[in-house]
Amino acid sequence: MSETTAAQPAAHRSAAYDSAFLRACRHEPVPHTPVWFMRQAGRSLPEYHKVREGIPMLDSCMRPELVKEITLQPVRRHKVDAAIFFSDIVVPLKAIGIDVDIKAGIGPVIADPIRTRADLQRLRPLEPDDVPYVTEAVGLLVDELGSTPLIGFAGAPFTLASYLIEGGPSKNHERTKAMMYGEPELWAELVDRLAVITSAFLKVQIEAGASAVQLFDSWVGSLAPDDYRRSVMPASTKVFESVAEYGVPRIHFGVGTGELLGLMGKAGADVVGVDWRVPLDVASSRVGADKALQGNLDPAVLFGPTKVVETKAREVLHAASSLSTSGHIFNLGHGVLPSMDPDALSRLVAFVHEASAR
Ligand SMILES: Cc1c2[nH]c(c1CCC(=O)O)Cc1[nH]c(c(CCC(=O)O)c1C)Cc1[nH]c(c(CCC(=O)O)c1C)Cc1[nH]c(c(C)c1CCC(=O)O)C2
Repeated sequence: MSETTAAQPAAHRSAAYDSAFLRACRHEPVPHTPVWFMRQAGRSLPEYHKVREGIPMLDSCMRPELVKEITLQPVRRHKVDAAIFFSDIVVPLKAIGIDVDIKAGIGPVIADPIRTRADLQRLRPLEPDDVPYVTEAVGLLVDELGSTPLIGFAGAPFTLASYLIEGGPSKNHERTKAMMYGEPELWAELVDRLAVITSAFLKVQIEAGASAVQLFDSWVGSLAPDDYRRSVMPASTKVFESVAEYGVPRIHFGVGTGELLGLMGKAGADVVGVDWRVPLDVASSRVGADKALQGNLDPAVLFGPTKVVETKAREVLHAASSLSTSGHIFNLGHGVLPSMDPDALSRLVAFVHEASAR
């Protein structure tokens, strides 16, 4: 290893630097496997429903005190090893003037989808001044969290492009693929502009004190590897490179990405998130021993009896323990579902800590 005493980015000196989560991201020994859950903040928690009452989703993301409270709720309740910033992947789009709303039970809906070259003009770069509430909320959180790391995040270019082109959630991403295959130059410019916006959104969070970032490419699993390599990877790589200088761990995740894991790692991730369809030892052989892995219990297992949850969680830990890499962060293979019993999640955290104690 090179010297570690030379000038280091601020994040390296944060109070969370020696947390189990950040140590695992760096492949360093940990006292126990760290655990957090994608979508841990939100609708599975009664205390979330209480504080969100009457406040539209995207409005709630612009209120720093509320964001702080919602982000902290799962940390207090479940004793997870990391907090994830409460926001949404469409927040930076809204901040540059895109008319987007989040409809309950549906997801992001775009009033005027982006489909032509003229539409691209609406995707201007994001400035820190467009999201002062993000800087403020991250600052409040980092003060309050102390040695617990805060994960910042953003949507990756492909997943954002899909919402923008389709106008909302999509099963088959027809219009998205029509542009990708039919108008490759327009597509390339679109995902490049999204890479610029996403990079700026991540930088705002890191500069305000986030000690890791996750790039969600939730729907990129709909692509074959060659199409990913040609049409998506350059934009995602640009995002990862833009934040490399900070030295904070960069996590990359998408659903159904078993065949893309190697490429997603190569795009520039330090940690690759794995859904439940690929065992972690197999995933590791695809991404290589230099990357840490995050995952990957099937979220639906949480609806089963505690004994089964524990057996399945132990299988995840076992697959991870046989890796040539030491870095494992326990998570679900996708987000917490609104109907999940929060007590089952708290029990799972305690179980993972106990079963992995070294
Ligand atoms: C694809 C995606 C979106 N948003 C996000 C992704 C990537 C993660 C993934 O793959 O699940 C990211 C996201 N959205 C939210 C978070 C908060 C932090 C956390 O993980 O706890 C995060 C990390 C809050 C939210 N984002 C949203 C909610 C629910 C809104 C509400 O409470 O009314 C929350 C808590 C809304 C949202 N926003 C989006 C969807 C599909 C939905 C759900 C719509 C629904 O079923 O009602 C887009």
